[in-house]
Amino acid sequence: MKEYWTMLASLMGALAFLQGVLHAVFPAELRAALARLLGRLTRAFSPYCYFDVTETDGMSNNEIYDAVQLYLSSTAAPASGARLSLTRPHNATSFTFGLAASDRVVDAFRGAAVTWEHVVAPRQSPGFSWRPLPEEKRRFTLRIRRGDREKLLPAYLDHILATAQEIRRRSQDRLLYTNARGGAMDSRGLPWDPVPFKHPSTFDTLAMDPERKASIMADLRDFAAGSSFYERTGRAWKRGYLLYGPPGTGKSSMIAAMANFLGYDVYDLELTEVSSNAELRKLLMKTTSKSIIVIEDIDCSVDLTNRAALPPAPKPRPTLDGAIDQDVGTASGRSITLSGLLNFTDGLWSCCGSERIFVFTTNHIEKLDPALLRSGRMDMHVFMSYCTFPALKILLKNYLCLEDSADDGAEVMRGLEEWIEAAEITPADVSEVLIKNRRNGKERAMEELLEVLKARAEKRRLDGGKVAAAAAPRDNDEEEEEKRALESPKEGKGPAGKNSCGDGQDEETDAKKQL
Ligand SMILES: Nc1ncnc2c1ncn2[C@@H]1O[C@H](COP(=O)(O)OP(=O)(O)OP(=O)(O)O)[C@@H](O)[C@H]1O
Ligand SMILES: [Mg+2]
Repeated sequence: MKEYWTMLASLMGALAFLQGVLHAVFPAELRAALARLLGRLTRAFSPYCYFDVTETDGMSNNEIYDAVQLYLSSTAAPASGARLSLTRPHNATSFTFGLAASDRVVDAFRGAAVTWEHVVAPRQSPGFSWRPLPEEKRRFTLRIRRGDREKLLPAYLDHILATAQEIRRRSQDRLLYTNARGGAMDSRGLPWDPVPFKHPSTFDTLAMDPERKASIMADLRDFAAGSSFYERTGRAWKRGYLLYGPPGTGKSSMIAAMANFLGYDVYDLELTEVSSNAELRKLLMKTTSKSIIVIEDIDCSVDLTNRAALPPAPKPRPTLDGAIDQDVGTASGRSITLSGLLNFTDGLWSCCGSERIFVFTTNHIEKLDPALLRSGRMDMHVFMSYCTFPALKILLKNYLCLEDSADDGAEVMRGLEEWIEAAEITPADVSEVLIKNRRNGKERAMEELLEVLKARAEKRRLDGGKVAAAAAPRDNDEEEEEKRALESPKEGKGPAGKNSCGDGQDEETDAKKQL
């Protein structure tokens, strides 16, 4: 075997020498023809096979060339000394590295090594063309062992195309879509308005217990990588999260962190702008996969109460997909109902498109209809709690750059640990105190925070457990009231479906009665 390789090497050397001699003696055309012939001979004896991916495919750009370029820029290891070209595509948030002319990279797939070479040659006699052609011809040449051919092709190319698509998506700006135009479509027939989504919240900056955070991240990771799982089990590739907890505990921040973590776009569905279940379906059908569909303050968004004012409704009947139709009895069905919403998340309509996450948020889980909470509807219920000590440490790190291991203010730190639970303070309030005091030095800011915690805990103690418990929701209600007044100034806009949070308690009772 060794002799074979030595012979092959000598043959190659001789051929190269012959090529040099020919170069000196023969005209260019003849030389080119001979070079092609020699190339063919060399390849016939080679243990490798070669595949060219040219930059253009006839008149149009070759999609595979672009994909290979993107793929190699991020995954394969350039040979030492390789030159990389640096680009930033339009509307992209990050740079990409490309392989410069004549450089090679090595990659591996299913245990087989492959080599890519970027070949750039001057274009000869361009001839006639309808459009200006680049002065150079570029191509990637893939070299794989003959024996690996079956194993690698076409799976390796599929893998490259999929990876490149994912890289392209991740390097683009995230988009936040809103349906603030009501049901009206834009000139392209889309009901959603996109704006660039640049929310800085990430799972690193999110203050919550590390174990719970890790379990949510693992769940999201499994979901994103679960294509074959969902296919095998016959489930729609979607997941529902219900985030609940007092205002200012990080529900919206968690949604932004999820979007940044997965690289998904966000559809912020304003239910108060949707006038019927049919419109809701249209909106759903116009969402893309790899997205998070958010309904904030769900307890304020779906109005079930109007049914109470209507004549006694017939019994709820199961719909095609098993959801209970609670639409019955609403005024001519021209409104958003719980059943419409459940179909949207859970029923047949939820399967339009794939890889989508639904997130509902509420400050009052107890006000939610049990139909929305039953198992299988929302896969994960996440309680966003008042600030705990582990969460506080994350906030101290974010705002004061205070590392976990630091000795700064060890005494104050112990005090914070002691008082944080008793103070029942939200991460938003802690953040406020830290922002206000961030110029006064770490220790001063922590001392100030400790004072606030003690004062709050003391107030709660004086109010007495019962009064404090009663007061807390009222505070929340007031905050919500304010928020709603700001968000939806169009009061009395319509019957069901329009935001009518004003009297949450009564609505809840009415809704439950009706069910
Ligand atoms: N868990 C948290 N981690 C980090 N920052 C937080 C957290 N909770 C709140 N904050 C800070 O408080 C601000 C308000 O938080 P956020 O809007 O996420 O709360 P929310 O739970 O959605 O409140 P609401 O119920 O009123 O919508 C955020 O901009 C963020 O700076
Ligand atoms: Mg919020």
